[in-house]
Amino acid sequence: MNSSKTADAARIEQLRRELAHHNHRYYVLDSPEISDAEYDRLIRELQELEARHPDLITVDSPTQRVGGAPAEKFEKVVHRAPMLSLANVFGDEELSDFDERIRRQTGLAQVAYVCEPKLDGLAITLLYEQGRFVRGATRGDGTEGEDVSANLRTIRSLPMELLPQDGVKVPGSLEVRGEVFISKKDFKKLNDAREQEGEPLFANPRNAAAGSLRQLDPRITASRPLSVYLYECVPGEGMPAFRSHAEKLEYLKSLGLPVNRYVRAPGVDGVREQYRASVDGRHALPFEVDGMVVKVDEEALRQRLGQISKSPRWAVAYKFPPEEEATLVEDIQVYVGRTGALTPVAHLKPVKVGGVTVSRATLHNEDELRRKDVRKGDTVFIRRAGDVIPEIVKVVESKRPEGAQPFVFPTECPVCHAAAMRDDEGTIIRCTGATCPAQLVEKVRHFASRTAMDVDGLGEKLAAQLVETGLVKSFADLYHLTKGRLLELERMGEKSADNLLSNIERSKQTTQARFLYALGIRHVGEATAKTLAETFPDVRQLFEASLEDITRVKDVGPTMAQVIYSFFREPQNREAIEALLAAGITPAAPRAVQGGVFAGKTVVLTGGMSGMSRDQAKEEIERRGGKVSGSVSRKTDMLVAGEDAGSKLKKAQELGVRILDEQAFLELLQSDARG
Ligand SMILES: NC(=O)c1ccc[n+]([C@@H]2O[C@H](COP(=O)([O-])OP(=O)(O)OC[C@H]3O[C@@H](n4cnc5c(N)ncnc54)[C@H](O)[C@@H]3O)[C@@H](O)[C@H]2O)c1
Ligand SMILES: [Zn+2]
Repeated sequence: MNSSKTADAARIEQLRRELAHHNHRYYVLDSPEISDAEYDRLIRELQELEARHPDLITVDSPTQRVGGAPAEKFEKVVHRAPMLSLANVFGDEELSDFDERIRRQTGLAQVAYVCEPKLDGLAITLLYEQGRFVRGATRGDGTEGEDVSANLRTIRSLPMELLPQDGVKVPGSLEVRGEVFISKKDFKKLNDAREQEGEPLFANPRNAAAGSLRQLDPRITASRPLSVYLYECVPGEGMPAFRSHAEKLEYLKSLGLPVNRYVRAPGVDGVREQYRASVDGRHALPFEVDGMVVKVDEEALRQRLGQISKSPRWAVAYKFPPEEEATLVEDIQVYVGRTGALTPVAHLKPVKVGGVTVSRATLHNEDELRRKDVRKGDTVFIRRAGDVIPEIVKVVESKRPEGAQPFVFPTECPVCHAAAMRDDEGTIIRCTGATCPAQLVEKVRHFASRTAMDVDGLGEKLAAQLVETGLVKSFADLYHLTKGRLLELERMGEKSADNLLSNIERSKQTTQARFLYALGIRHVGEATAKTLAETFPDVRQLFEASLEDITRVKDVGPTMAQVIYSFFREPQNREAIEALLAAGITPAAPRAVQGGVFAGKTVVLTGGMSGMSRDQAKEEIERRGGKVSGSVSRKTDMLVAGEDAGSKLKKAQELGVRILDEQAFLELLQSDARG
């Protein structure tokens, strides 16, 4: 042997060893370590080497043998006719080669084909005697399979008794072949349940279907929602002779057997068209499809074409672009989102999946991370279906490096180091820092919003500008802005700068409720801020309050109390509050509302007022014991009508409701000055 042949021989040996290992993991254990695409690449490489050195081909090479040996745990079944695999084609050119070879061998100018979805499940064969199901088996090594009759009986869509249409005769003996599979929805359900139970996940629907059917206990199989489609039958007693594959499929249907949708193509061009349509439609199908099977339609042609060691010459599997790959987790990092949610993200060794290179995959939250138990150094299956963001399907545990430790989720924010706390919905962990840079834009926007500090003109865009330019690093920085600095901002004119500064100045006069709400404490909405303000009229009281004190506040549950308590324990939050007070914010404590001028009255506001906003007016009324309602009815006691009042004014006049203009309203407020 020359040296290149020696090298090839060594590589062939190595590939065979590796492929034998992967066949075992896949066919026997239903738990692969590499993706199908990777497996196909290895097989390809071996095929090419063997083509170069035909004398090195052996009968037991993985290129020559079907599947894996039947597992010892099952009874064996010898198939009446061998169950073969399919040769693969990748791409248009290889499809043309396939078609050309057939035309050459048959001398035909055009060959008619049938196209069927290539279901990603496992092949089975079923025997019906006198119309009754008697036995079923897996493909095994193609000659001998595993008897899984008891498990097949649990599949609801599989008839235990053939149900022939009118006029169709039940054959004395029928052996049919098809695919057992699990729908995408059921696969997800099954894996979710396994995740909850801490059981190992299935890498994909094919492994789930195979793992479910190849159970020793049929009760387990019964709990797994398997389905079946049939696509082939073996000649037998009392069976008609078929002229075409399509005719055969129609016959199986007429016996009441489930048959998948198929399409006839008069020539290879039709196959191409159908392939494009199938690729486009694959995500809309309820089951996983990994390609399209192309079969010569005419039975007589099939007989002539025959088979090679492992697959028929009259059919191929035209594979779809793979959507699953295995790769390495190089690192796991935690990112902080705009709302403070801590999200673990796996950094991956870049890998091409579904047409794009993927180098990151989100692990969503701590629970998901823990359930999947992804660790640095792990090999994982990545899936990217269509436009869906890539996801980590499962870890290949057998490839975990020794000593790989479970990821420890941080207890503090990786950006600002404030304590990180679990949300009450239970899955999300958030940073509790009030001025966390990662969340600052959102925090500032909220702080300035109408129902919080009410800084007119400070919306999301400006908040982002202020934070990004470094002008605002904390809430208090807002109160130290100068006109000069503001004018440096893009699109900021004299007039808007003046307005903004005066609006910021005005916001210093606020209420304790608005102030607490503005701090952006998780779960503390306007209503809670109000009740909190009533119990703790001075914000510093909250620094001292115990968890019990806070829990006693009306409508504050234990989880919320915990959030509030931790918020005021966090040093950076106390500092932020002190800085605001030092900047001149004076939150007014709520006063008792008994006996106010609006006590027990329902007031409706309409039209615009020049001296105050609708929210301020509402607050003033409530502070004086009144209730503000949105529409005028017989229950309305007063209508405050500003400029341009419309239909509400008219209705109030009709109903004889007392009407106040802005002047009269302000006088009434002054007669009862409650802060
Ligand atoms: N990841 C791994 O470690 C690993 C290991 C072994 C095999 N594999 C995968 O399995 C493939 C080889 O398996 P295979 O020999 O079963 O071949 P195959 O899955 O590529 O094609 C043959 C099979 O297709 C199925 N099929 C689905 N729909 C069909 C239809 N309408 N008509 C006919 N058959 C249909 C049948 O089960 C048939 O046996 C590899 O290409 C690889 O993708 C992966
Ligand atoms: Zn933070």
